Amino acid sequence: TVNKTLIKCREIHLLSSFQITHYKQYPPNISKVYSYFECRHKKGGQYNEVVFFGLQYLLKKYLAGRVVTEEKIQEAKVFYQMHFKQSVFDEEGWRKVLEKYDGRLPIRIKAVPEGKIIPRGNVLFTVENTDPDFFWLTNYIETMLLQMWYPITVATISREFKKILAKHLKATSGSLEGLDLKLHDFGYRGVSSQESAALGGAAHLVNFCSTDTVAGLLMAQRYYACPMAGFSIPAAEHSTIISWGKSREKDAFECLLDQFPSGPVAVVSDSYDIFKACKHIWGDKLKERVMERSEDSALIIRPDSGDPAETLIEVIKILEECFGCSQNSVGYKVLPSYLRIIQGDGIDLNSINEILEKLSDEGWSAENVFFGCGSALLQKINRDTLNCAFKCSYVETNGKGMDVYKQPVTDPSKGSKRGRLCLRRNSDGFIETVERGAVVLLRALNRFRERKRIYRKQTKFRQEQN
Ligand SMILES: O=C1OCCC/C1=C\Nc1ccccc1
Repeated sequence: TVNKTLIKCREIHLLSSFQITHYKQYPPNISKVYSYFECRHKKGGQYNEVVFFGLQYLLKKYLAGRVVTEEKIQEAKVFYQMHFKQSVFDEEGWRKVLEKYDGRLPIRIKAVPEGKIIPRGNVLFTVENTDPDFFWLTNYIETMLLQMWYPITVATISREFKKILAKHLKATSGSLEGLDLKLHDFGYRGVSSQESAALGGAAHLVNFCSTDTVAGLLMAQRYYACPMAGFSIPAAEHSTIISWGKSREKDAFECLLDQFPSGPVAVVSDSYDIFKACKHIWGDKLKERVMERSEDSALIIRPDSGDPAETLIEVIKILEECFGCSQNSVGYKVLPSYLRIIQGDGIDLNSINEILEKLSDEGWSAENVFFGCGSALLQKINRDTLNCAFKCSYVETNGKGMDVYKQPVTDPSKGSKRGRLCLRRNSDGFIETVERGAVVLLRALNRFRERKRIYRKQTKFRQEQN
């Protein structure tokens, strides 16, 4: 089913215009361009580990299969004649892909497994042409492959949230139970496109299984063969509360309880006054209705305005007055199991830590709260957040290999790796990148050692025989 639903892309030229002209700029008799993708290391930067995610989607959607057709070549030829006002488009080059490979791209991409956590500054994938005629193809797909910055960055940010939540949940409850439901993706409406929602939404689901970004679930289903990668619950929005009118907020709340008697239900309660809503509606008029709900059918109250930490503390104190609380095994206070809070406003990596610090300072366990995160998770990021770069590190010209690199005197941190690259775990167990094709030497050395070992064994065996 995965293949049937894979929607092929129409264009072959998903690139920046100048790349069209690059085939004319490489040295004569070049036969291979070998490039790599990394999240460049930044001294004292944040996020010293990245989560690799998204490549399967981009490959299946844009690069796999017969992506070149005569029609697309004709279209591109006309398009670039108009765009450059001269004929620079490599019609012959593309026709050769069509004739020699039936439109499939002669490219080899080696990558780390998706979901893997890699320290910054390591090679994450390499790209090279497998046929000397198509040296220009490697960097032709650079632009599209560099867009890997987005799913990688979302998956990495989402994991940073998970580290913070794990720290506080462990410290204030003694367990990590329920961690993967603690951060809910609220970001669908705040991203720039359906595709970003799909990629970013799926990237969050690498770390959590709590989302409202349906596009991400579909991505996981269609490109990662995951039938249901995340969950949600019935929840109110302001329109379903205020449509009852200001004088009937209690009726609006009661409707949620009536309509969703079993399973958790989340009710945004700040339309007029979150504190009065908690004290006089949830804690008084509807108190019995709330208390009769079971642990797996909790009412989840959602504040949605004000300073997140201050509002949360004041709300949880009101709920303690009305419903009481208990102490957990590590001495932190927990609201009754039928009552929880979700904070979906103003959440980012800084505020979530601040909120959880303040809650634990006041003796409250992180078990009491869930978080929703929107643009800080899916949108408030860019390619520089993790310094994602795609650079050429090795070429073959006149049949000879050469390590290449950039080393700008004006910014050494923009220096690139050189030679063919290999990611490995060193003898101390740390992941590292072996540069300059040294891995080729390592392999030759290991092969030599292996042959020597076998030779010794055979000799010993023959001696024993005689
Ligand atoms: O309150 C909730 O409880 C948990 C389920 C989701 C939920 C709210 N969702 C949402 C989505 C997009 C923007 C804002 C909220």
